[in-house]
Amino acid sequence: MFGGFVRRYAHQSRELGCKMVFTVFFPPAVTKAPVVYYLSGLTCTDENFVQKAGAQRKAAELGLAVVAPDTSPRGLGIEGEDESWDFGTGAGFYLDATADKWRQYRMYSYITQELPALLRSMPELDVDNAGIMGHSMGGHGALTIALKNPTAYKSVSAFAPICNPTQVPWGQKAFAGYLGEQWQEVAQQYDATELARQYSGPSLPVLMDTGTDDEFLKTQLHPWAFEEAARGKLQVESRMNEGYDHSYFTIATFMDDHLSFHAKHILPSAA
Ligand SMILES: N[C@@H](CCC(=O)N[C@@H](CSC=O)C(=O)NCC(=O)O)C(=O)O
Repeated sequence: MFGGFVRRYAHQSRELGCKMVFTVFFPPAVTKAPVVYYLSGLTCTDENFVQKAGAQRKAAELGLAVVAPDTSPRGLGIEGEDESWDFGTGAGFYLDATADKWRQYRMYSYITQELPALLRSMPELDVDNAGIMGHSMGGHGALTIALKNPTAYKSVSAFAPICNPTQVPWGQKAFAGYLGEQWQEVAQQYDATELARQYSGPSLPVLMDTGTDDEFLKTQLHPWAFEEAARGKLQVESRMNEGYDHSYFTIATFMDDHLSFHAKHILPSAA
């Protein structure tokens, strides 16, 4: 696409104990491209982003590689793993589960350790210059992963992120399931608002776009909680976009802005 390549990889994951698929967009004419990770939302595979987000033209122009992993392990044979669209398959929530039944759900370690290690074997990628972005559940993933690893990612952005998951139904269901009965004691480490409240690292740049007509805004997203917690600690630009919803039409609309934002912070010329 646009002179570059969309390549899809499958591998046996050590962290998750199953086959995992991820996609990389390689821009043209760049020998070692900085990497932007894109974490997808509930129900997605690696393919929703590649087919619907419209990122490749701008990524090609800017010389950014974009890596899109899957959202959970698949086919582990755990009882109930395919029963709901917001828990189990397609809903890994970018955490490391501690409940015994779900112990193979280790998307946090997969995204922060196993995947970057694999990407390091690709000489076209500059994994040490990285940004991270995501949508909804993936926006929660991008924010929490960046705040927990502020030296691994130079920039973080999110489309309609779940900002305070311990306080909303999607997050409470996921945390209760994956983290077990005592989840309230440990879930703060996977809550972007709580992490921002406790944050004392470098002042990371953060860009967020959410729509005023997002059907999940009031029930699941709560961007204002994160904005308040991050004030004075992170460089947050959080935009409310009149009339936009939770869909990939919204993501595609603001994707160029997000890629330009990451380019500003991770391209070698930004150093
Ligand atoms: N059950 C519905 C809604 C699922 C949905 O809206 N998924 C979003 C992510 S929501 C938060 O993480 C999504 O990205 N869907 C994929 C897409 O291509 O739009 C349903 O299944 O439609």
